[in-house]
Amino acid sequence: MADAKLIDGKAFAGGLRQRVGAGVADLIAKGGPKPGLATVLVGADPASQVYVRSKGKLAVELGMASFDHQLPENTTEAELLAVVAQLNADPTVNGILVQLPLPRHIDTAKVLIAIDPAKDVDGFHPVNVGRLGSIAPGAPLDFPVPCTPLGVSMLLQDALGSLSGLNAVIVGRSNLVGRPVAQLLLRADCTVTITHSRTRDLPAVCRQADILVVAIGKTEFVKGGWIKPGAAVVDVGINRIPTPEGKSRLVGDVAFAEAQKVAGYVTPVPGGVGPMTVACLMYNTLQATRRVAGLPFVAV
Ligand SMILES: NC(=O)C1=CN([C@@H]2O[C@H](COP(=O)(O)OP(=O)(O)OC[C@H]3O[C@@H](n4cnc5c(N)ncnc54)[C@H](OP(=O)(O)O)[C@@H]3O)[C@@H](O)[C@H]2O)C=CC1
Ligand SMILES: Nc1nc(=O)c2c([nH]1)NC[C@@H]1CN(c3ccc(C(=O)N[C@@H](CCC(=O)O)C(=O)O)cc3)C=[N+]21
Repeated sequence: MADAKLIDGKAFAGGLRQRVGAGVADLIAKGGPKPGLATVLVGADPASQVYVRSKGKLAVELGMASFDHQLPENTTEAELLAVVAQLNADPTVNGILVQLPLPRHIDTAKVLIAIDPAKDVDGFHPVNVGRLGSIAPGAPLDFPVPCTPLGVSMLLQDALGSLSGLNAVIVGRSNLVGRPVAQLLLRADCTVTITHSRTRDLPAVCRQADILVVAIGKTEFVKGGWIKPGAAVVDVGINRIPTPEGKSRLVGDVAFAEAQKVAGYVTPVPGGVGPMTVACLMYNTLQATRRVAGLPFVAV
C-alpha cells in the first residue's frame, strides 16, 4: 500500500488564521469592536510561558488586542477569581483563557465556572460543555467549542469530506480533548467509540476505526498494527523526548513511521493538531466578539 497522505495541520491552520484575520478586519471596518483576548497564566512553567506568549503575538498579528496576566505560583484561588471577575467585567476583553493545568491548591472547576460563558474561548465552562453535549446532528457550532477538538474535526472534514457513518474510535477521555472530540464526531454522524486506560483489547478496538483520534500523552503508544488499512489517524499527543545529541524533540502518541505505512491519512507531530489549536483559539475569539456585537453566526 502506498504511504498515507499527510494531513498538513500547519498549512490548514495558516489558512484559518488568514480567514480569521480577514474576519477581524471586516468586523472593525463595519464599526464593530476590536476583538480582545486575555490569557491568564499562574506559575512560571517555561513551556506554558512560551505557549501563552505565542498566543498573544498571534492575536496582535490578526488585528486583535492581547492582554497577558502572569500571576505567581503562590496566587490564591480568591486572587485568581478576582482576576477572572475583572476580565468578565471589562468590555474590551471578549475572550478569556486560563492556562491549564492550574497549581494544585486551586480548584480548576471553580475557576472555569467563574468565567463568563460568552467569553469562554476554551469552551470549558459547564454551560458550553452542556451545549456541545446536547447538540443536534449537523447543528451550527454557534457557541465556544474547545479549540483542540474543533481543530481535529476541521482537519478530518477537510481531508475526508463527509464523515457520515464512519466508525470513529477515540483513545483518551479527558474533558480537554477526548470527550469533546467524541461530541463533535457524533454531531458529524460518525459512530463513536471512546476508549481509555481500562478498555479491554484496545488494539482490536482501534482496528475497527475508519477514524482514529489518539489523545493520551504516551510516546508512540499506538502501533501500525492497530490501524485499519486506509484509516484516517489524528495524533493529538505532544510528548517531549530527549535526543542523542542532548536536545529534545516533539513526538506524538502514534508510532508515526509505522502508521504512515498502513493509514490512508495521518497527522504529523509537530505540524498537525498543535497549530490548529492556536488558530481555533483565534477563531473562537473572533466569533465571541461577533456575538457581543449582535452579528449573525458565519463559519470562516
Ligand atoms: N495538540 C494540542 O493542541 C494538544 C495536545 N495535547 C496533548 O494530548 C495528550 C492528551 O492530553 P489530555 O487529554 O489533556 O490528557 P489527560 O492526561 O487528561 O488524559 C489522558 C487520557 O488518556 C487515557 N490513557 C492513558 N493511558 C492510556 C492507555 N495506556 N491506554 C488507553 N488510554 C490511556 C486516560 O485514560 P483514563 O481516563 O482511564 O485515565 C485519559 O482518558 C497529551 O500528550 C497532551 O500534551 C493536549 C491538549 C492540546
Ligand atoms: N486553557 C488551556 N487551553 C489549551 O488549549 C491548552 C492548555 N490550557 N494547556 C496546555 C494545552 C496544550 N496545548 C497546545 C497548543 C498548541 C500546541 C502547538 O502549537 N504545538 C506545535 C509545536 C510547538 C512547539 O514546537 O513547541 C505543533 O504541534 O506543531 C501544543 C499544545 C494547548 N493547551
